[in-house]
Amino acid sequence: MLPFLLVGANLNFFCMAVPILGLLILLQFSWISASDSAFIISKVCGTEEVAYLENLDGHQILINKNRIENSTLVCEKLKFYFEVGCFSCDPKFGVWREVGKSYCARYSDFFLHEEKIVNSVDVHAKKARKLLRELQESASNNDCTNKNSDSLANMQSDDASSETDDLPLAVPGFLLLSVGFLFPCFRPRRKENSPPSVRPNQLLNSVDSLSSIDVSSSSEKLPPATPHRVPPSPSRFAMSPQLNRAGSVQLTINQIIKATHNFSDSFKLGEGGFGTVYRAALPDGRVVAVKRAKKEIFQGPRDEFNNEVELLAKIDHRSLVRLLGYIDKGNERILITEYVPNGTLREHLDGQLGKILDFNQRLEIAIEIAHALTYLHLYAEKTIIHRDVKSSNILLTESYRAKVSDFGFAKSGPSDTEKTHISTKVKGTAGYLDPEYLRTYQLTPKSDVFSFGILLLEILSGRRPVELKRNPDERITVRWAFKKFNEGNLPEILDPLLEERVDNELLSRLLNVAFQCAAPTRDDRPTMKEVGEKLWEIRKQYGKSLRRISG
Ligand SMILES: Nc1ncnc2c1ncn2[C@@H]1O[C@H](COP(=O)(O)OP(=O)(O)OP(=O)(O)O)[C@@H](O)[C@H]1O
Repeated sequence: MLPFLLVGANLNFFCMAVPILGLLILLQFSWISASDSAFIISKVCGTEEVAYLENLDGHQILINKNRIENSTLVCEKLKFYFEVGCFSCDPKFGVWREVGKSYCARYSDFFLHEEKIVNSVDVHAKKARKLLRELQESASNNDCTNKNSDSLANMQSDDASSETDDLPLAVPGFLLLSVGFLFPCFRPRRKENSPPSVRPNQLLNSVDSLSSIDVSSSSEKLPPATPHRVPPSPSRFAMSPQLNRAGSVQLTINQIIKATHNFSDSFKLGEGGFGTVYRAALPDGRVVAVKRAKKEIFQGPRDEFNNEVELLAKIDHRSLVRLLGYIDKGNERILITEYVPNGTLREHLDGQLGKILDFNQRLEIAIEIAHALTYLHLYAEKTIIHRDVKSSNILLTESYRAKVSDFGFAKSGPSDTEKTHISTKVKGTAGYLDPEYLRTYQLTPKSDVFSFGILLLEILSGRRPVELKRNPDERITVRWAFKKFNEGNLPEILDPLLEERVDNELLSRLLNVAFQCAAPTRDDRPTMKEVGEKLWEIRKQYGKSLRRISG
């Protein structure tokens, strides 16, 4: 009876017969229905279906068919949906705005001036919306066709100014999730010789290989399952035995200034969400990396800095960038870490640094990352979830060993052994973000597993998680690869820059691992330890095949 039934049992039929229709329903289709007793209006925003229901008993807002008692939460969500443009091309935009105004009196000003506010959301969020529209448009023509073409034009002109697809975004989480749900219909066709890996309806993905994001906004949904850990004070770090470990450095700010020639551009290694990274030569001849927080970070909460210091201080693994010291004084927050001289994995995949990584190197790098993450999940003092596993956070040594860096978003796992997850704000990078975490705010080590799956596909194909300049059906790498996989076109998935031929069975095993990791539900993903073991087995097989060829 209720149109909620639209998204339901018959999804498979949609998948087989009219997939685009399925997409429309999941993404943007909005409907309105009225009966004698009830007025209902509903809209799907990301994975959340928000419905306004008015009947003789009064009115209520339902999210995913559940009545939410907490009106503050409901209103914040509604406001959030507006802010990120979910309703912006809905024919019932005005009705939704009225709902917002009358239901959420405290935000009546917001809904009154919604257009204005939406337009003043920072440029990053605008780009995020455009990205979403672009991707939506690539999947289907929806009720926003005209608007979308405008957006697309804008998007393309934005793109022109930036040759890479790496837009610096602060993207609201549900946008990314929306894209994850662009493709609800993945169903692997069983192939001979390919071990069953992904169950029907399992493979989703999220979007672009963008910069790290912090999706905090008003959408913080659940109270933390564990009490918030108070970031330790810097003085506690200073006493941390780990920071006094072999190789650590104790530098004053003046020494840092001297070593970086007053943070000279010629010593700059790169720039990220946290700040700028410099190369610095110490008086004892050692070269280190100096990560200097930018002003916004410095003036903002100390979380990211404290987080990174606290977690880095605890870890010691050859495939994880080592913290050597830090400064938190006056106007400066600086991390001093091991210097990793050979650029990022993404730069290598792009061929920016000359030599193209061969297959063996890629396999080794994947294994090293898997081991580093296993260490974080299982063997560090406490479970640590990295939350920002991506190719630009993998640094390479001169001998092409991988080192996982950037612990700004890392988080300790649940301290209570009974708990499987922690409930927390969504942070990470679009394209690598675990859709289940985005939906539920529940973070587990399996979120890193998801990101690793996307990264493994990137390593094999050379493609970023999302490549907007490609044809619509190729833009989402995991979707494109999965289709090719099902069609049996495995070699087409492989990076064309790779010169060697790779055995189909080997490639199939690797792709299986990647798809398993990228399963939409965490229970269907292997642990990082299992992933490491599988990759190790594959490497053994690869070694044997090489020996056969050379022998
Ligand atoms: N320890 C290091 N050794 C050598 N180069 C480094 C080191 N750490 C960072 N870099 C360089 O600095 C760049 C910026 O690093 P940073 O970790 O701050 O940001 P990011 O991961 O690229 O972006 P985001 O913070 O948005 O995730 C890296 O891409 C890399 O080129």
